[in-house]
Amino acid sequence: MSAATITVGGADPYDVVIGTGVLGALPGMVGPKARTVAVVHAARLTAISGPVVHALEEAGYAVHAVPVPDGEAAKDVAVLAGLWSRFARLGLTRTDAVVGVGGGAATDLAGFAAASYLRGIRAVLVPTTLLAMVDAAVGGKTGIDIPEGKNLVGAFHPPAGVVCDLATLVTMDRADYVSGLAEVVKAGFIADPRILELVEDDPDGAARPDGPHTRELIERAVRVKADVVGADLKEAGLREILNYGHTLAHAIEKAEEYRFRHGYAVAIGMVYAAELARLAGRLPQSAVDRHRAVLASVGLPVSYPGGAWPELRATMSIDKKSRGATLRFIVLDAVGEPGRLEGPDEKLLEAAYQEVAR
Ligand SMILES: NC(=O)c1ccc[n+]([C@@H]2O[C@H](COP(=O)([O-])OP(=O)(O)OC[C@H]3O[C@@H](n4cnc5c(N)ncnc54)[C@H](O)[C@@H]3O)[C@@H](O)[C@H]2O)c1
Ligand SMILES: O=C(O)C(=O)C[C@@H](O)[C@H](O)[C@H](O)COP(=O)(O)O
Ligand SMILES: [Zn+2]
Repeated sequence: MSAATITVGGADPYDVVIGTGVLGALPGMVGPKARTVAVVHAARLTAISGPVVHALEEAGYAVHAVPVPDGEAAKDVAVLAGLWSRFARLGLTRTDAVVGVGGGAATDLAGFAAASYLRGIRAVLVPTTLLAMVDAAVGGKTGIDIPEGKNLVGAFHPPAGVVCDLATLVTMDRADYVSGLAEVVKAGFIADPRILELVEDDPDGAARPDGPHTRELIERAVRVKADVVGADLKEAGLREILNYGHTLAHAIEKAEEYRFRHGYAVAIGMVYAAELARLAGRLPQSAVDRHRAVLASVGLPVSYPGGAWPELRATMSIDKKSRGATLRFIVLDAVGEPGRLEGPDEKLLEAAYQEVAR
């Protein structure tokens, strides 16, 4: 099947290329001015980063593989500082490029290293997980975690291009793949209900990279993200809808010291947001039930320990959507109709949590 190209609009449009055997798109994205390329990749993914390095060397660049720790451990200030020093020693200049290869953690880190080094050099991303293809690598949010909270330090730095080689997905652990489905389902709830139907029709197929609708699910989710970030890169308004479920999710990730899969936390967070909307009189019970059913059908969690509430509530205060003391949530008024819930009563917040507590 031929590759699909989805263009992300905005001040500096770029392409997301989706297909198999699509690494040939990389040199065009790195561009003719670059001489040296740093390929920042999750250390365990040499079977994927190797061909990326090779494709760039064949195109005539001086290419350096730069391994970083696996998974969320990469999104750390010490790892970031190591990259800055490495880039300096490699002699990267403003015309050179960083290519980030891996899951969302690796692409968030590589993107932020590119955003901050020399105040910003070109980043090209090669996402290798479902989550990174449909969400993390698209849209220019880059960053790292700090002990006080998830993604609290970062920058908006859109990539010059994104290459999604679907063949890379086959080696993923099932749990990591299912984690990515949470963001796919999120795109369904906020903007494209057809995604929900595809998952509901065949949950087992949706939970496998070789499922019958994998490519359609990925393309639909990327389109949702591309449409939103193309219109609102810096989250002045519309982009906030992509944060559906994330207010509680990021608090859970911090409570778990970043050892809990992001998509798992987002799944619980979306059920919480749906319960909030129901209790606020904005969403019918049937839509809340649909959240639980579709998420659970692919193996995503929909509850979290009840005793965690005080800690989670405290962490939610520094969510990036907060304004002063006012908590702000993305909620749904119907499937495909996201809205805002501002400054909900404390009793409502806790009552909604009781609905997800176990
Ligand atoms: N920037 C954004 O807009 C954005 C959006 C959503 C999520 N994120 C971030 O993305 C991160 C989660 O990303 P993730 O779910 O990809 O997790 P991850 O990056 O931690 O990867 C999960 C695991 O899969 C491994 N892996 C990656 N590709 C593989 C492959 N092809 N085969 C086998 N194993 C592979 C990784 O090495 C890791 O062990 C979180 O930090 C989250 O905050 C960012
Ligand atoms: O792209 C966005 O905007 C999102 O909110 C997508 C989220 O899935 C993603 O997890 C993002 O990193 C969260 O951003 P944050 O600003 O809440 O840290
Ligand atoms: Zn997310």
